[in-house]
Amino acid sequence: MKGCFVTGTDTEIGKTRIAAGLLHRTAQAGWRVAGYKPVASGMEWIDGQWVNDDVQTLWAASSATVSPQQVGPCQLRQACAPHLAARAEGRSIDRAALRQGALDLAQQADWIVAEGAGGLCVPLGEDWDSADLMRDLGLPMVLVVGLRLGCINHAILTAEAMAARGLRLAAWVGNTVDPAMLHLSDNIATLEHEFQRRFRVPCLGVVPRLPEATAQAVAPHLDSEVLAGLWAMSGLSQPFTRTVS
Ligand SMILES: Nc1ncnc2c1ncn2[C@@H]1O[C@H](COP(=O)(O)OP(=O)(O)OP(=O)(O)O)[C@@H](O)[C@H]1O
Ligand SMILES: C[C@H](N)[C@H](N)CCCCCC(=O)O
Ligand SMILES: [Mg+2]
Repeated sequence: MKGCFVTGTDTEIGKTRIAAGLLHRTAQAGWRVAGYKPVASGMEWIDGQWVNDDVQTLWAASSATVSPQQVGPCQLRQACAPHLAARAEGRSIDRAALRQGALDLAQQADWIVAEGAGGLCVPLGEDWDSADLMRDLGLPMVLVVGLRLGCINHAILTAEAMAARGLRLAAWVGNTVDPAMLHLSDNIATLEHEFQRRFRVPCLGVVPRLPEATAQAVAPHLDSEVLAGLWAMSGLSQPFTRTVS
């Protein structure tokens, strides 16, 4: 299985937007890509069906021929911690099925971008959590840091927990959650310094607050060299020269 797994310093900090940007850039390079949201909580009734926004966004940014159900095999109604959303429906989350879902998707795509629910240690069952799922998939990790006060500590704690859980952190991305954050650029410089000093991990980009955070708008903010390193680390060789619009 080739791809990466996107996690974040918290929920609602831009993981889906960054994952979609990554899919878009990789599809532009000519690869067949697919998003994967193994566990999604929070659905809305739109045009006669229940949908999850993350699954729809990742599916729309996929260039491989895959279905929304393949992108989101476990979609839960309530917008809350996934194990509680599952409990509310009298279900449990099937760990083996999530791994199999990724393997099946990887048969149809050159590269997959998986996205967790919330942050690194969100429980998915009585005795396992999101970090276990990330281990099951074995993909290099991308950490999205939601740029707002408190994020330096959250970022370092998450990266330390990844190392403790045997996860390989490949890159981090700063996403501007609070554009009015005091000393925004100094905070970014501090994150760059700390990720380099403590973990030797590069910055894959800093995304500003955008009028519309579409995959197309996010994609140019990703650093080409670091992205090429991520592709190489995850098993993709040279990108195709053929471009897909
Ligand atoms: N750079 C940005 N500029 C403008 N809006 C953004 C940006 N990044 C994220 N947003 C908006 O912030 C909200 C949360 O982003 P997103 O859904 O990607 O978060 P998430 O981390 O994936 O959340 P979840 O934990 O629910 O999966 C969305 O409405 C999204 O459009
Ligand atoms: C509903 C929300 N947007 C996410 N899909 C799930 C976030 C779970 C967070 C759980 C927690 O850390 O307390
Ligand atoms: Mg999301």
